[in-house]
Amino acid sequence: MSSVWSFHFPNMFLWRLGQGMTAGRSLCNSQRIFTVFVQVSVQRTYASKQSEKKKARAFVDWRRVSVEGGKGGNGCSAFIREFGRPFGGPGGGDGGSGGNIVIKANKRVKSLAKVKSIYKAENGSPGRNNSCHGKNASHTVIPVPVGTCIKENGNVVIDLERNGDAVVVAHGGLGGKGNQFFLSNEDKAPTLATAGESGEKCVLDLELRTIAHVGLVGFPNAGKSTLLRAISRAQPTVAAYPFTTLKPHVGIIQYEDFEQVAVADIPGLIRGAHLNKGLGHSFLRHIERCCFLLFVVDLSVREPWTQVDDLMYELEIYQSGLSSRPHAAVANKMDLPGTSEKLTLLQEHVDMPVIPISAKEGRDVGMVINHIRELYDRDMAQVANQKGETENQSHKKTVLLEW
Ligand SMILES: Nc1nc2c(ncn2[C@@H]2O[C@H](COP(=O)(O)OP(=O)(O)OP(=O)(O)O)[C@@H](O)[C@H]2O)c(=O)[nH]1
Repeated sequence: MSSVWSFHFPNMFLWRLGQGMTAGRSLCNSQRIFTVFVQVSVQRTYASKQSEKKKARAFVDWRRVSVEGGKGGNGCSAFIREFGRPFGGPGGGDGGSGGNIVIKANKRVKSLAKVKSIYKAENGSPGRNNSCHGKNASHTVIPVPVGTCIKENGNVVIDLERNGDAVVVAHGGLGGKGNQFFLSNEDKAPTLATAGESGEKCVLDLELRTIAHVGLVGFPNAGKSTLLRAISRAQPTVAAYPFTTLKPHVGIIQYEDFEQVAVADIPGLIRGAHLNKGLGHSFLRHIERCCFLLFVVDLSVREPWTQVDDLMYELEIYQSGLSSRPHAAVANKMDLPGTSEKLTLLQEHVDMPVIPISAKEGRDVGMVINHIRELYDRDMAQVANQKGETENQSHKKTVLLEW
């Protein structure tokens, strides 16, 4: 009911206002123009708020899907009856196979928002007379972001780590046999034809292991969204109240060599997040899925270095080793008075590179972009080394590229 109200309220209100005003014949032209102006501007504000809400809802990093392969087509029971062949024997064709359900990593896909909750592949076509076999159904491909982990009953089935990795999660059923198949010396005119098999069925959890290369981590109001806006074309909402960001926003930095690095603005952390306070575990779950972290520190508070200590503590308690992911601190709000002294103290206190910036004014954000690239290149080199080692150890291929 409330959603109906909220949807109709501006229109109804303005319509009534207009009615009331037009009812009085004394309404002059300028008043009418004013009414129309107010009506249009209120509707625009309302529409933009709705689209912002939609944008905020767009990022999805977990989905439960039910998948079912297509059923095989039934075999056909028929006899060949042609001119000159009045008893041509059995001629019922086999049914076609049902389609498979394939999950494929695609680097253009950034979230699981468009993954539906139920997938059913196409059924195979039934066999026909004159020995015509039914057509095999085409496969259903579900595109997911690179880094999607597929789980069944809590157990990891596979990790789609590279662009183009694909796996068949539900095979389609085989087509039934036509009566032609059962022709033998004992039975010259079989009437038996079998039905197509049902496709495989299962329920899977899709989880994004990596939502971005870099995660912007910080307390509410530290300026994470402002920083993301300054370094990418993402448009997260910026406001002077805590918890403006409730879901991660991912922005892409494109470098001159066309390399793209994804940066996630993660909702603000508060003390006690590991006890599920504030946005708690959902927040920490997102951090877990970033390759490296940038701690955004608000220099306008009294002792900004305590923010870094608290962040590190919360991460380590939630998952040991999380705080030792490659990281750096971004000291934000350098445009405010008295921040230079705090910056010096922060640099003395923390044991990591500190990049002083003003995200609001766009001052020195280039340094952040360069630092992100450094971390990214280092990480890529490490991943390449690890891949080489594991490929030497085993040649087992878990990802099915043919289906
Ligand atoms: N003076 C100054 N203000 C800033 C700067 N960066 C951000 N702000 C302000 O700080 C407030 C909070 O900024 P956000 O970017 O929404 O902060 P956030 O960390 O994303 O906040 P949450 O969404 O609550 O996690 C806004 O009023 C910004 O205008 C800066 O460099 N200088």
